Amino acid sequence: MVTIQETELKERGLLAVSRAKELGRPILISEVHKMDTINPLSFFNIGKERFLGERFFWKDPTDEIMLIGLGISKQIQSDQVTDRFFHVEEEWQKFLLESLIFNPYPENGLGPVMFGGFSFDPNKMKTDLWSKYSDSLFHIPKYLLSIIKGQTYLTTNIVCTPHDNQDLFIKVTEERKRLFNSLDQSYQLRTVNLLETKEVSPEKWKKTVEDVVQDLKSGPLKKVVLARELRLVFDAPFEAETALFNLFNQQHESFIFVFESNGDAFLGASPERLVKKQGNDVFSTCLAGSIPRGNTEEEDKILGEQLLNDQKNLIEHGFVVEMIKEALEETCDQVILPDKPQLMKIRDIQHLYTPVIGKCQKDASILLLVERLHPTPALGGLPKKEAVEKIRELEELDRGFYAAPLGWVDYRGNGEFAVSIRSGLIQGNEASLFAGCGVVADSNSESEYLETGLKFKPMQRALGGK
Ligand SMILES: C=C(O[C@H]1C=CC=C(C(=O)O)[C@@H]1O)C(=O)O
Ligand SMILES: [Mg+2]
Repeated sequence: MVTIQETELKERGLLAVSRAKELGRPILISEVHKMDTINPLSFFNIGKERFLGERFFWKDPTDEIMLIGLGISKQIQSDQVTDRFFHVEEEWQKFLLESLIFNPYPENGLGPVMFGGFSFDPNKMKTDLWSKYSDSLFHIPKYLLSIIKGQTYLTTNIVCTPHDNQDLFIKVTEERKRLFNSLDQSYQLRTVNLLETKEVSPEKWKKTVEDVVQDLKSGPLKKVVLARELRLVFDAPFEAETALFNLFNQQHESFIFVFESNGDAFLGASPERLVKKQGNDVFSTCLAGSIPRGNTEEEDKILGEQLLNDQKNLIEHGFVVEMIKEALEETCDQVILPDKPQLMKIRDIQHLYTPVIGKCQKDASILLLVERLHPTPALGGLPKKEAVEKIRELEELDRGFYAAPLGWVDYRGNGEFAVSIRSGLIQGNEASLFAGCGVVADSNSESEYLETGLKFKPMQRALGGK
């Protein structure tokens, strides 16, 4: 049973309205309640009727934090190219200014939280594929379910204007009641059939890899990550709930995310953290270098050993370590990392993995860290600027939000961003899936092609393919 003291919101609401009147502008009121356990997928699903296209879902690999947002109380969006991270930070701080926050709990991910992300490269010409996503796009939800270390909380965010009165809060409490009443209804996932899987220009893609290898051999470029696309066609609209249910059950050891915008849904299961910030503690991940999983335990171990000792993959990985270490040293007093990579094994693939931790300076916001880090050479290349230019020039794909920072920030400045790989964009009856690989001077186009094939698998499986 879920009980929320409703007179409370009405009383607090009137306080907020009088503050809005005083200031002559809208202000946010946010309140947090502790709840009994709620299934995160059910909460996402009940938003379907009222909040379709305005939902998000986030889960980290360890299940420490799950965030499910319904509705939009405020949107921060822009196609601005210069200072886009700073611009979002500024709007976020402006939105929080003078807000009334009723949150007695110390946990991260409660109260006002913005969720969203950035496109990979705002200088790349946008195609229709990503028309529903601005280059910077964040949502502060109306209702946020936060499951933090197994405890469940609900945040209600309301933006009230000087013209509002008690009616607004009566409406919200009724809407909230209706939402929770529908939680008990069982939810049927719709079955949809995959009609066709189209590979977008695989031969041309391999040729581009070969051309880039030639470039890399003559320098100064050291690494360029090249991505390709699969286009799936279904016999009916593929619902985000079904894809989420599958990802949640099939790829539980990854970050699971869904970010809806205007009817489209960007979602995926990424193994790669870009950055997490908790107070002054900063965590990042170097993930690059790949090999398949074995069919038996023995074969899997042999493949893992092979990866740990493979020169091409160690070089590919080393560039990422070098850059992340440097980027964090600009904002952190201490940066600690092991001197050798270890293995990260996920369902379809194993990677070279180096965790990095640091203590950042007081004034470093998580978005500043994102700016310094994005794109790491696991997604862009090295040197950063030249590699991104190469991708802009040669890649036929509109990456949109693929391979870019996606995550959340709370009002206390804590948050986490993953790199949105192993992902796809669902648009009604169709979906685009994306996968890329680190091309270095030693790369072979056929093996890079096969490696991207492995990286499509989690999304293909979640969407009912192989
Ligand atoms: C760019 C992707 O993966 C990156 C992350 C891990 C391993 C990678 C690799 O070995 O090439 C990639 O750098 C992707 O999955 O689309
Ligand atoms: Mg690779």
